[in-house]
Amino acid sequence: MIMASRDNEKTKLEGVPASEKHQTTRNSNFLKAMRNSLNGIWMILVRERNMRIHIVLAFLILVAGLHYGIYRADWLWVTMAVFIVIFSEFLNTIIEAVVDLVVEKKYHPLAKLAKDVAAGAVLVAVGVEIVILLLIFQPYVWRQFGIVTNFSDLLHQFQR
Ligand SMILES: Nc1ncnc2c1ncn2[C@@H]1O[C@H](COP(=O)(O)OP(=O)(O)OP(=O)(O)O)[C@@H](O)[C@H]1O
Repeated sequence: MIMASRDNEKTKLEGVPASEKHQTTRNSNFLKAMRNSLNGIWMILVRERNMRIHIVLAFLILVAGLHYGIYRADWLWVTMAVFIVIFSEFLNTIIEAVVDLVVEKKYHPLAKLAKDVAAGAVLVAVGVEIVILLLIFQPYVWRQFGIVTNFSDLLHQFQR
């Protein structure tokens, strides 16, 4: 029983340096605040497989952007697309942690609501990311095959 609860605690605190486990007071200085913030980023990378997948995808998108030499305005959209997914994954992890803290691993319909809605938010963000990436990259990809397209012109033709 004691072993099980220790295992549980280990899973919850995976990625947290031992020295930081007991601080419950405010950060005494900027450096400490910065270290705890970086620790938050490190923990989400260690604990959340989905976050690691998003980071790998972001790297591939960066490589694709450099390969196609996309314009500066396009980089802004691509950056926002990647950012909303990573940010939603941060929120999802926060909500999961707070819910687990409150319900202590017991089933509760509101815990299910909170976790499912948080996961749904990540899904919506990924959907938006895919739409933005398709809109941004499609002219560059077509151009590689010698086809020059203007997506806006195409849309206007359909509207006429
Ligand atoms: N305490 C709970 N009460 C009710 N349902 C729960 C509870 N904990 C988890 N669930 C259900 O199980 C699902 C998975 O929960 P879990 O905490 O394992 O998320 P996860 O698989 O780690 O999510 P992600 O893949 O986003 O990291 C939730 O979406 C929810 O439907």
